[in-house]
Amino acid sequence: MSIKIAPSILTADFSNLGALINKLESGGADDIHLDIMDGKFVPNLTFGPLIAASLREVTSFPLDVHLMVEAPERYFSAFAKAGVKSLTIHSETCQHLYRSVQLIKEMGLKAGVALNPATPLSVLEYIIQDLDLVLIMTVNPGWGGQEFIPAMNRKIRELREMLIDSGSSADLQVDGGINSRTIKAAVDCGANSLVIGSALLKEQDLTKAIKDYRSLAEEALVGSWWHRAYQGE
Ligand SMILES: O=C(CO)[C@H](O)[C@H](O)COP(=O)(O)O
Repeated sequence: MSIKIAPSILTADFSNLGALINKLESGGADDIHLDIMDGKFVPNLTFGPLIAASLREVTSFPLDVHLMVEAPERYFSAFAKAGVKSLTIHSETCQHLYRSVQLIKEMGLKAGVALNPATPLSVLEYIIQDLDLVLIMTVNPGWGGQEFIPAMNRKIRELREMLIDSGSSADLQVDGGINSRTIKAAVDCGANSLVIGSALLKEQDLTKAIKDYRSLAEEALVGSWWHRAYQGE
């Protein structure tokens, strides 16, 4: 199981997005995390498939889309056409979560499910083996720059136990408030895919910042309780 650094562009200067993406790519990030918000499921409003398609023109970097929208199925095909790698949907927004996951996979994309802080892990019990990624919201979704909710570390640990027990090598992604104070505990508990927004984008030297975050995370991974379960992969 490898560490993945997925910068979120939520707090970026949108007038200069192409240049930022190129810097993140050459700086060694693994994915770009795109936060799609509809002003309904979450109060904030961001952007849609057209921006993803424009970004696809300037980079071949994997685009990791986090849909914080109601009835997300309406947008699957537009994002697939835009050339994104993965779609992560919120369990709270889907009446038929399993069907939505299958639809994403039928389009040839990786499928992820995100859970708000108060949503129990039990919603994943019967679909966990079908997922490529599970995203634990470690803040209330809507804005960048919030504080990590400490109780989420126990949830991360319990989810990693579920993934190991079900033989899944899905990524366990954490999103919200990840910075140099919180990253080690999150990885130690079970996270391997780290969405980092404001803490990363405020840095002048993105290459160094990505390298430093990766080192912190890899150090925590090697010393973690769960690392051994994936050795030999
Ligand atoms: O999904 C999100 C908010 O809903 C963002 O991806 C998340 O908050 C990342 O930003 P930061 O690292 O600044 O917390």
